[in-house]
Amino acid sequence: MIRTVESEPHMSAPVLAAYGYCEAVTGQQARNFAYGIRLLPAPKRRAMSALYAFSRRVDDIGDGVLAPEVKAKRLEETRALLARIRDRSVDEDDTDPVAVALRHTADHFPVPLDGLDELIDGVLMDVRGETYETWDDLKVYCRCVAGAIGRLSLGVFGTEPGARGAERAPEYADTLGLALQLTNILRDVREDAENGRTYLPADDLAKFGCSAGFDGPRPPEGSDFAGLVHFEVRRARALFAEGYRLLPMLDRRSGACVAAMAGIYRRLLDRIEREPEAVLRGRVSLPGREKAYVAVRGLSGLDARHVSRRTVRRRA
Ligand SMILES: CC(C)=CCC/C(C)=C/CC/C(C)=C/COP(=O)(O)OP(=O)(O)O
Repeated sequence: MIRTVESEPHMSAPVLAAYGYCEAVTGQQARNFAYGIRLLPAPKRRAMSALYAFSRRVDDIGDGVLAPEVKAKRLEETRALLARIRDRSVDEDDTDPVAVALRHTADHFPVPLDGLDELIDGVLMDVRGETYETWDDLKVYCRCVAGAIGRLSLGVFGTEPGARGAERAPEYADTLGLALQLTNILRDVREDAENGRTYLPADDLAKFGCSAGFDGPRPPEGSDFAGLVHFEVRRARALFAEGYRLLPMLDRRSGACVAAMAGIYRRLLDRIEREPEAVLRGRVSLPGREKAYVAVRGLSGLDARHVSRRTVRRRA
């Protein structure tokens, strides 16, 4: 069992204000993940928002307009802040609300803060403009920027007492992160190409005649773009199926949070599968009412039951 400490004996005004800031960042910027985070009880919701706000800051440095060497410097400064949070030299009167909230979260939940170092490592790979030859290479990047977030989130959720196979929970949380990240990469093919980035493995691009890249709303001449997308969708689905083994180990509301996050991304994947070329025209997204519907389904346990029945059948 992974233990979490949910009691909050007394939260001081600065800590409450710091969490308030992180929750506002999450509400405004987490277009998809906020639907899941909202389903959590207040202590876990606040902790997830602290993780989100710190991760958002790291991501924004990577995505911003600064020169690569300036981005690298800012990322190392953020790493130094993380070290201060880890060794508790940030106190609650610090002027940085994200640092105050994250310090409180790390004091109350067993979150592996090294995961945020991994996130910084992953964003540095972006800043260096790394490309990936094979899926194994891309997996290293996905583990840093998303698998690590899954493992950190698990520290907030905890696992249920007596949950079978709970020692593998971090592995499943990591795999779910990979599934979300690969979906994200498919969704953002066009936007990334416009920013000079290619994440899909070079050997997959070559196999489907897409090595020329995606510089417009049409696939490269003579390529099998739909074949490429369907290949990656199958890979993402296998990762979702493996990662969903985490769900029966979580309490109801943590399970609902994960089911909402993953459910929204799985629906994105369904859309992408139905119309692969849509990702070359712009960002595929779900309407707000559909995301809310998926979140409510997660809360009623429908998705979790569906998955655990299938998991049982597969094992039988
Ligand atoms: C166990 C568990 C909770 C696993 C999940 C881990 C997790 C939340 C990984 C996030 C990875 C990801 C696709 C980030 C995209 O953020 P973005 O800001 O680009 O997303 P958006 O554009 O869809 O809003």
